[in-house]
Amino acid sequence: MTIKIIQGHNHTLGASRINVIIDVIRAFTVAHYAFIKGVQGIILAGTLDDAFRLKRQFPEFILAGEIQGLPIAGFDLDNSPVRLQNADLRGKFLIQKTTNGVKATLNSLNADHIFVTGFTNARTTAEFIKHKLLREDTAISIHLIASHPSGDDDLACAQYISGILQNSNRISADETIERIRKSEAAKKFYDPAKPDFLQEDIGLCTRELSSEFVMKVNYKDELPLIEKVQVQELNHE
Ligand SMILES: O=C(O)[C@H](CS(=O)(=O)O)OP(=O)(O)O
Ligand SMILES: [Mg+2]
Repeated sequence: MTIKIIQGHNHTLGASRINVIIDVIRAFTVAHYAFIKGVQGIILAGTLDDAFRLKRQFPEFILAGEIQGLPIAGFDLDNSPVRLQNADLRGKFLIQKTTNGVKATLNSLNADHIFVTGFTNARTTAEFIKHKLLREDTAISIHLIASHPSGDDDLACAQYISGILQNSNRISADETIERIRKSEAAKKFYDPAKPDFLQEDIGLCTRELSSEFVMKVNYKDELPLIEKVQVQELNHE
């Protein structure tokens, strides 16, 4: 097994068997809570124009995301996992447009298996890869893509996942949480001069949840779509 950690969202990667794109603050934490709240799928939009074009094509889909962390005029949801809790998302599809996580994913589609995760689902995702995919192929290549170009939140989570994959416990969950809280990306959430950023978001981003699914990127009508896949189902792929 070869594990390579890449930081940023503008990369060009060679082919690999597995890509895991990590966005703790906040895109894939939002995605995880959205699936828990009953979302059916999340289509990824690389630009604002793409997002609005998709909305015209699928008017019933929900626009979610941010620019510079802030809500986007004309969008239904921003990028806050706390504010997401008030939305009724059962059976719905989201169109997600964010700065780091979504962009990094759209630049990481050259793999047989593509997963996205925040910290909330990191252990489930890593355990799934270890027990279901590594078992079949020991010479496997894995890219762990920490989507924030410089923040330590996604990098810490990538190292946490890497440790689980290699049974090394290189970094504990508590250390990972500590690094997420102290990361550059988290700073504005603790700044009283920036009330748009809720400190409680970081609370939700640093909670390990025991969900029985991973978030896997597939395609819907040639559009990259994150789907919730029960851990047992992937066993049969
Ligand atoms: O909204 C977020 O948390 C970030 C934007 S920024 O880095 O805080 O400006 O987007 P994401 O794609 O979720 O990292
Ligand atoms: Mg981020």
